[in-house]
Order: sequence, then structure tokens, then C-alpha cells
Amino acid sequence: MPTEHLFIDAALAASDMARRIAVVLGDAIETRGVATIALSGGRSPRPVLEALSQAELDWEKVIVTLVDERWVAPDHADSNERLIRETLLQGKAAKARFVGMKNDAADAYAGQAECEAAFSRLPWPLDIVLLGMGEDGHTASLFPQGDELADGLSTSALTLAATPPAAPHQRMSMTAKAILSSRHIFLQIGGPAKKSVYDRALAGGPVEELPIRLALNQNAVSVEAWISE
Ligand SMILES: O=C(O)[C@H](O)[C@@H](O)[C@H](O)[C@H](O)COP(=O)(O)O
Repeated sequence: MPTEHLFIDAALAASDMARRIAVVLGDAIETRGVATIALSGGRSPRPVLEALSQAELDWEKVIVTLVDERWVAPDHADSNERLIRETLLQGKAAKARFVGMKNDAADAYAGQAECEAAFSRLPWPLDIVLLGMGEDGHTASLFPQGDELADGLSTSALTLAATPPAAPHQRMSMTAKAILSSRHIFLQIGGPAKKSVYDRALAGGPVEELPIRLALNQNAVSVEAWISE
């Protein structure tokens, strides 16, 4: 059962999440000399990343990577790398080391081996994996009805190329194994539609139906959910 942080206002939830992230990253730097965080894309993280960018941290000791990526150029409007560079990696936080997913391969499937090699060099377990969730219960790029979902839930690999059933662009995604190889999972749930999917996911059932369950139906990794109305 996740630790839940409930907020009426999404902006307050975002700043509280950013504050908590900064505390965990600071503790990691103090304890191990390095902190690693994997970030999701989409719309929800933007206010969290803008707030986190202002945190007083030894940013040069922070490694920032992605939970998933759309297979588009890093300057494309839909690029998660672009989102991270525009919001988090500014000012003091620009000193952080960024490890992206997109490489020069023509498509995600051809690019997976190079991405896997880069991810295997990260200092596992990560300190934080920040997850969002779609209203279909997907997380990362692990989608219900996705052709690669079963592989994404079972493989020992860290990364997976996938084609979403109903979203643009091929994706690169962290696998369930990679997502659960973290000290903390932080989850953003904004609005009533996502809250009802979250509650349904918590009630139990197959991971394949609501892939967010890969994070909720386990006790090995601590999960905190920031829930706003
Ligand atoms: O690349 C992505 O799109 C994300 O990683 C994805 O898994 C996201 O977290 C959900 O789709 C929620 O997206 P929103 O925050 O935009 O609702």
C-alpha cells in the first residue's frame, strides 16, 4: 500500500513532491556520493521538475535518466529528453549528468541494445523512479493491450522497445525489472479520472489489465503517491 500524500491543489502536490525528491537525493549524495533519479514524461511532471530545478543540491553528483522516451529527435515537441532539459536541467541543476534513451538508431527496436548498454552502466538500484499513470492504467510505456507488455513485465532486461497501441511514436521504456530496481518509487496521480483508476488498481487484479499494478502490487520497493484533485 503506497504512502499517500493528498492535496486539493495540483501545484501544492508538485512542490511537495519536489521537496521530497530533493531530500531523498540529498541523503543519497551524503550516503553514497551519488544520487540517481529516473523521470517520466508527459504533462504531469513539468511543475515538479521546475520546482526541483531550484533545489540546493550537489547537482554534479546527480544522475538524471528517463523512465521512458518517445523515439523522436531530442528537439521534437514530444521528446521527454526535451522536457527534462527545458524544465529540470536549468540553472544550478544544469550541472547534473543526463543519461537519455534516444540514440541515432532509425527506430526504437534498433536502438534498444545501445540503450540497454547505457542503462547497465547506471549505479543500480536507482534512488528514485518517478512514475506517472495514464487513464488506461499504463505507466512508463507499458500499456494494456500493448504487444510488448508481457515481455516488459517479465524480461530481465532493463529497457524495452515498444509500440503503444494508441499513442504516437515508438517508445523506449524501462521494464518492470528496472522500475522495481529502485529504492523509492514516487507516483503522480492528478484528477478524479486517474484517482478512480488508481483506486481500482489498488483493489487488486492482473497487472496486464492495469500495468501501474507492477508498482502497487509489491512490497519490496517503497511507493509514495502524490494525489491531487
Ligand atoms: O512518456 C510518457 O508519456 C510518460 O512516461 C507516460 O507514462 C506518462 O507518465 C503517462 O502517460 C501520464 O502522462 P500525463 O502526465 O501527461 O498524464
